[in-house]
Amino acid sequence: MAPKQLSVESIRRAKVLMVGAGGIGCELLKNLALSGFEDIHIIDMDTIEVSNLNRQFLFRQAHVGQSKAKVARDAVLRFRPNINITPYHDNVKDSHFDVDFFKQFNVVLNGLDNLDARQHVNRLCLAAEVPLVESGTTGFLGQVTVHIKGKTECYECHPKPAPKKYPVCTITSTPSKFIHCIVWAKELLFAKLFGDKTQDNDLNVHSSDASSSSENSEDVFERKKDEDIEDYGRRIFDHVFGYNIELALSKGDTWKNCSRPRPIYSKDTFPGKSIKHNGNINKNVSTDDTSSVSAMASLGIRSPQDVWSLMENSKVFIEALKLFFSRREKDIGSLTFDKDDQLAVEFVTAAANIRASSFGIPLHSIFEAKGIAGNIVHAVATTNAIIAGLIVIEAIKVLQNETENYRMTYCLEYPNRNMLLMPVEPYQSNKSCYVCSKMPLSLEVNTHRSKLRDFVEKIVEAKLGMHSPIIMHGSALLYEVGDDLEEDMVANYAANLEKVLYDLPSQVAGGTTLTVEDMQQELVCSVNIKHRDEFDEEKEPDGMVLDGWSQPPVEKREENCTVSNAGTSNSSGRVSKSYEGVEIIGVEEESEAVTPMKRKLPAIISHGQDAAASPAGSSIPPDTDNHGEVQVVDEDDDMVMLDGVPEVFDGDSSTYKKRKLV
Ligand SMILES: Nc1ncnc2c1ncn2[C@@H]1O[C@H](COP(=O)(O)OP(=O)(O)OP(=O)(O)O)[C@@H](O)[C@H]1O
Ligand SMILES: [Zn+2]
Repeated sequence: MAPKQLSVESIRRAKVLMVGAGGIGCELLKNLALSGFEDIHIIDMDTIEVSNLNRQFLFRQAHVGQSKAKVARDAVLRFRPNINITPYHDNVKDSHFDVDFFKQFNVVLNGLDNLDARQHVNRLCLAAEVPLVESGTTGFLGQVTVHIKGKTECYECHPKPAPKKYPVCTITSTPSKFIHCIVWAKELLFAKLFGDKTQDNDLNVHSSDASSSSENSEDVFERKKDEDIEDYGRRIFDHVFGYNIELALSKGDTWKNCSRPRPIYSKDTFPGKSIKHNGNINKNVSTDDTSSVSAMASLGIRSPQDVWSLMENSKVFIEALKLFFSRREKDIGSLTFDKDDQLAVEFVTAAANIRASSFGIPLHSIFEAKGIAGNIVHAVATTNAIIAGLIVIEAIKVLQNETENYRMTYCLEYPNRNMLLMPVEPYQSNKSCYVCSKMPLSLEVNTHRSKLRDFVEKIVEAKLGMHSPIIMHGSALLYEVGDDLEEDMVANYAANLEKVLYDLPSQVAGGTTLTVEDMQQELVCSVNIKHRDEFDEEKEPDGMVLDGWSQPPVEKREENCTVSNAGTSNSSGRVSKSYEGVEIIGVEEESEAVTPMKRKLPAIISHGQDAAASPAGSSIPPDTDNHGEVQVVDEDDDMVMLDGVPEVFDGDSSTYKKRKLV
C-alpha cells in the first residue's frame, strides 16, 4: 500500500504525551518540535544530573538539579516559541495520570528506562485506547515498537526474559568469573555488613572466626562493644577471605574439578595496624555531608581506570568499612547496594577484587567494577538520536492511521545483511496475555502454608506489576490499598495479610478463583488457585508458581502471524534485551531452565558473527528491558544474541517477511 500523503495538519493538531525526558526524550522532544507538532505534554519525575549532560543535549551545567521536563520545555521553546509544551515534574504512576488523563492524547510516546513504568503506561494506554509508541536503547542496540489495542500486541504480550540468575554455590563457593565475585560482594557481603540484618543471607557464615579456636556461637559480623573499627575490619577481612576459604579447602570434593583458592589474611597483604592516609581524609567534607565520603579520596587514589594491587584493594576494603562505621553509621542496617553510592562501590570493588585474587580471577578497575555491579551499559547518544527519529516516524503513521505501514524497528550494533536498522511488521496480540487478552492465570501454591502477604508481594506486586491492588474472592474483599480506607478496614486487611490463604475469612483453597484488580490501571485479572503441597526450595523459592502467561507455541505463533513465506525458525524475529542484572538462585548446576533460550550465535546470524558479539553482562542494564530476545546467554558464550534475525529476512535480500495484522 502506498503511504498516505503526509498531512501536516494531522501533525499540527495532534496532542502528544511523551513519558521520559532523558536520553531518548530530549532527542524526541526536539524532533517533535521540528516536525511540526504543536501540543506536546511531557512527564518526567527526575531532576538533571551532571552525568546526563553528555547526551541529553537540551540540558546545560546550569540546569543541574532542575526538573528535566521543565528545562526541556524551555530549551525547545527557544527555537520553537509558538508551540505548546506542558511539562509535569511527576512520576507517571501518580494517581492523577489516570485513564481519563491518557484519553486526551492521540498518541503516547515512551522514552523510559524501566520495566515498571513501561508496564504501567502500557496498561493505561490499553484502558484509554490510545496508541503507544514504545522505545528503548542499550548502548548501540535500540528499538521502537508500536502497540495499538486490537491491532498489535501490547507491550506485555510476551513475558520479559527472566533476570540472569547464578547458582548459590557458584557465588558462595566456586566463583570462576569476576561477575561472580561482584555478586558475592554486593548481594552477600555488603548486604550482610550494612543491610537489613533480619534478611536471609547465604553468605558462608561460620560460628567461629580465624582468631578463635574455642566454640563460639556469636555472629562474627557483629561489631563487638568498643571494638576498634580497624580491628573489626581486619577481623571481617580475615574471616571472609582467610578462614572461610581455608574451611572451603578442607572440603576436598569441591576442588576435584576446579582450581583451589588461596586464603588471604590482612596481615599478609598489609602488615602494620593503621592505614596511612594521604592527609586529606575527608578534608573538604562537612560533617553532615556523607554523600561524598570516599575511601579513594582518603587514601589518595585518583584514577578510576587503574586496576588496584591486592594491597591497594585490601586498604580500600578496610578504609571503606571504617568510613561506613565512622561517617555513615546511621545508614548501617538499611543500606542496599547503589551504583551511585561512591563508598559502596569502593567497598564492593575492593571486596570483589580480593575474592577474585583468591580464586585466580583477573582483577578489575573500579570503573569496570562499577559498570558490572550497577549493570551499566554506557549510553550512546547516536543510538538515542536514531531511535527518537524512528519514534516520530511511527507516531506520524499512527496519527495517519497507516496500519499497514507500522513497523517495529530494531537498531543493531553491527550490520546484518547490510542493514543496521531492521524493520519488522508488528505482531498480533498474544491470546494468553493477561493484560490485553484478559486471560486467567493459574497459581500453584500451598494454601495451608503461604500467607496472603506472600501472594500480594510475590505475585500481585512483583509479577503482575500492580501498585494499588484489590483482591477479591467472589464478592468478599480480602485486601485493598487506598488512602481513604476506614480504620477498621485497614486493620482487617492487615490481619488478613498475616493469615495463610486457607484461613482467610473467605477460605482460599484449590479450585478457588481470586480476582485481582488495579483501579488506576483499570486492569482486572483472574487467578485460579491450585493447591500443591511441596515446592523445590531452590528452584521455586517463592513457594508459588504462576502460570498461564506465556509465549504462544511456535506453531500457533506462525499461524497467527500469517507468514507469507513459510518460516522454519521458532524465533520471533525481534531483537531486544533482557532487562535485569543478576540474581542468585539456589540451584546446584546452571541449567537450561536458567537460560532457557540458550543458542550459539553462528546458528542464528548467517554472517558477521564476530561483529555481532559484545561482552555479555556489560550489554544488559537493569530495567532497560525492552522486549524480545536479544539476551545475555550463559556468560561462557560471551555473546549478545540476536534471536531470530534470519527468520525475518527472505533469503538473499534485505526485505522482511510480511506478517499481517488483524
Ligand atoms: N515512573 C516514571 N515517571 C516519570 N519519569 C520516569 C519514570 N521512570 C523513569 N522516568 C524517566 O525516564 C527517563 C529515562 O531517561 P534515561 O534512560 O536517559 O535515564 P537517565 O536517568 O536520564 O540516565 P541514567 O540512568 O543513565 O543516569 C529519566 O529521565 C527518568 O526520570
Ligand atoms: Zn498483551
